[in-house]
Amino acid sequence: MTLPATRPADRRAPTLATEGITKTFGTMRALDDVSVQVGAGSFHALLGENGAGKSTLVKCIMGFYAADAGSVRLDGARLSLHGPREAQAHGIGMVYQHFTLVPCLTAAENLVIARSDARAVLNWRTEKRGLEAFMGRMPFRVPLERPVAEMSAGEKQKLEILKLLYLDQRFLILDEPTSVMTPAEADEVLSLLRGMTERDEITVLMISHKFREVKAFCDSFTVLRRGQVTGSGDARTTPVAEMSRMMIGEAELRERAPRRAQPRRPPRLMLEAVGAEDEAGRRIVDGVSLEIRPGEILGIAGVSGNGQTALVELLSGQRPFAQGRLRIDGAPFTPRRADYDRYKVFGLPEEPLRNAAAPRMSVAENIAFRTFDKPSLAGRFGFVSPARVRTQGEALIRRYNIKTASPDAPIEMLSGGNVQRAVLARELSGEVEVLIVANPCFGLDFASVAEIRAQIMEQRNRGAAVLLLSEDLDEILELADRVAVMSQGRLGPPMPVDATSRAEIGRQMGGQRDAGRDTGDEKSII
Ligand SMILES: Nc1ncnc2c1ncn2[C@@H]1O[C@H](COP(=O)(O)OP(=O)(O)OP(=O)(O)O)[C@@H](O)[C@H]1O
Repeated sequence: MTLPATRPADRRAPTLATEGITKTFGTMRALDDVSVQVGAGSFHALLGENGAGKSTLVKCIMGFYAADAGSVRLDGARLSLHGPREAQAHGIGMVYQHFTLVPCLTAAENLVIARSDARAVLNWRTEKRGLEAFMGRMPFRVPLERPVAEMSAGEKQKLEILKLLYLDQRFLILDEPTSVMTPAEADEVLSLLRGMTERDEITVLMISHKFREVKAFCDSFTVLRRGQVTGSGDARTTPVAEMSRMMIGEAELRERAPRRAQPRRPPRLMLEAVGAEDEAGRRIVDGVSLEIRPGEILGIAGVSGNGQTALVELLSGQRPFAQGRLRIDGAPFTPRRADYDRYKVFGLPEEPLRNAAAPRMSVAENIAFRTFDKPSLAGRFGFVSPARVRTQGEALIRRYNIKTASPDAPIEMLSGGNVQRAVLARELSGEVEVLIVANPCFGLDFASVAEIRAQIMEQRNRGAAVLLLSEDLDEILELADRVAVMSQGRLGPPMPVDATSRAEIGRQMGGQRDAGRDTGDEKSII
């Protein structure tokens, strides 16, 4: 695709450098003398395992945090920013892991209100003309008239990036931008951004855990490990093995757990025509039936926003049933704590900090949630024993390699990947008969991904019935015994993974999508 130049000649891609940045939180040194150089027009990857300090570094650049020492230079000039508004004024913008859009407003309205010069009374016709002209110059589009609430996650993420370009930001920081996109969307957006860097229109600093994307789109990289720079170089010529060594040192990677043959037994978890409705009464889960045997992983593939979240909410008791019922080993199962305990049902929902943790409580307390009233953690007179909670916490923190300053630190202080490990430690530490997991490796570094996938496979090999919902097709193909595709709230027929192919699953995902809301006007402007 040939693109018109999008900027006047005086607005060129800047260089950005951090010099000796140090940042501590209490006793935790999150960044230690970190110097990173991002050249003008470069597409630079910031790599590092969970908790390495990547988010802290970009928050120091954006002015969210004041560094204890060190400085940030933009085109050689020292910056002292006190927050994202000031960063924006210097042309530095960031796309976060969470969305910052207003759901009830359209894409166009979101773009206009993001401008600091947006006035209370807008001439909407003039604004629209301006937006159309802007979109005409943009390499990728979103439907501007559609409310954000009705957009797929991938479209929202595209809109977040467009917002930065609309605000004329020239240094873009992207924090794992593709984690909510389909592989095709990710390639589209990254290659178009890459085109803009090659034309010297923008400079990009991207946090990523995906080597494939780094190798395909980035030209340079820096690796952080435990708050220090352990390497940097040319992303196109440095082998992946060399980058991963910089990330995790000489530590051994967890081997992929083998899939052990299981005797064929009667189904353990059964969903019988279950359904759910959204607040407006629309069917978002529509007659889903499935059976999972002990020692089997059933994968549910699909593009996000097709009812997977609501299905998990049904199974975890967070959403009422509009129809259908659940059974475990033939007996009725109601998703509430007593039945979870009785049938040994455990789960790892999406966004565990929001959905499966008490953010202000300590890591040890969060790990103890499932067992706090059990004899093992009860002290005198049946009260919870803080000492036992702490001891159990410490043991699981070691076993699951959770990086935290202390078992007493609030869990919200942990990096995303470590919150995930803590919740998984809690959910997998008991005897598990049924395991329900949704996007378990979202945002995790490759060492943690290997670890967590191995844990899930081990539970299957021990005889648990596992329901795995994932937007990552590679994950499903690696772990699942059978796979079914969810689209518009309905579930397709489960197929043995060995008897299907990525193309076939993709066809079902895409084919069913064609009938839905994610097509057609995706390229329309207003
Ligand atoms: N506000 C905070 N208070 C205390 N500790 C913090 C805070 N923010 C981060 N940390 C700690 O600093 C370290 C670096 O965290 P950071 O979030 O920068 O890592 P990351 O490389 O972005 O990880 P991930 O890939 O999991 O997002 C972690 O050990 C984390 O627990």
